[in-house]
Amino acid sequence: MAAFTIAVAKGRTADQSIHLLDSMGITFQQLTSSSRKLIFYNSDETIKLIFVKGVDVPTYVAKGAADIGIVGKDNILESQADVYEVLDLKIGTCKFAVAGKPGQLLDTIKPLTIATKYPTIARNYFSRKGKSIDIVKLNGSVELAPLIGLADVIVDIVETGNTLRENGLIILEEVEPISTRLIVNKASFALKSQAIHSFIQEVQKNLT
Ligand SMILES: Nc1ncnc2c1ncn2[C@@H]1O[C@H](COP(=O)(O)OP(=O)(O)OP(=O)(O)O)[C@@H](O)[C@H]1O
Ligand SMILES: O=P(O)(O)OC[C@H]1O[C@H](OP(=O)(O)OP(=O)(O)O)[C@H](O)[C@@H]1O
Repeated sequence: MAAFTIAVAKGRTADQSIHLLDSMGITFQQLTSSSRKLIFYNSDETIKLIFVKGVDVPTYVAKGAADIGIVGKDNILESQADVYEVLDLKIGTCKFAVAGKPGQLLDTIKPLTIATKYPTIARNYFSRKGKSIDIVKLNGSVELAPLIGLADVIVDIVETGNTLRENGLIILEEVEPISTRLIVNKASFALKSQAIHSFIQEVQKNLT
């Protein structure tokens, strides 16, 4: 039986996550970022890897279906999962921002309508500022919303800034920096302490 299970987010950070494990000498046969297979074992079968959507990684870890997760801070914050966040892997770096049309004022509109894929993060940010908001939950192409009057502003991930630029939008406020993190199930952290701590130490050694 594997000593522990690790859930790795599919999507744009998968290659870098797999590369990090590779650099630690942990390889999984047939695992590539485009794999359709979902469960993998390393060569001595001490580690089981499951390959899941980023948005689901915190759920697998919080519920103990996986002991460790490799996933974006955006998904951790949005899920509000009760897990330990132990390392910043410094990959998938981007940020959350409030964005909108140039000159858009945030303080004059009440309530401010916000389009986002991340309703919890948006709600928490504006509630810390004591601002009343309405959320329009979207699943993609969020930048369209202020352009066609569906929302006043968006709360979304900005990486290169190209999507904002190409749609004539600008950052109005920065919310917080985002990157890929290592998370651990709370019970596993105690019960599988030795295996998990030595894995964390190995990851730490291989961070660039
Ligand atoms: N430009 C970016 N847009 C979105 N996420 C980014 C970006 N740059 C880095 N990231 C990080 O990459 C992670 C995975 O992004 P990706 O878009 O593949 O996942 P996703 O949001 O689950 O995609 P989808 O919902 O389209 O399947 C995000 O959780 C985030 O932490
Ligand atoms: O600053 P940039 O480098 O342009 O990256 C930011 C964009 O990338 C993400 O969208 P994604 O590509 O996941 O597509 P989506 O609209 O389907 O969510 C994010 O939601 C922004 O739209």
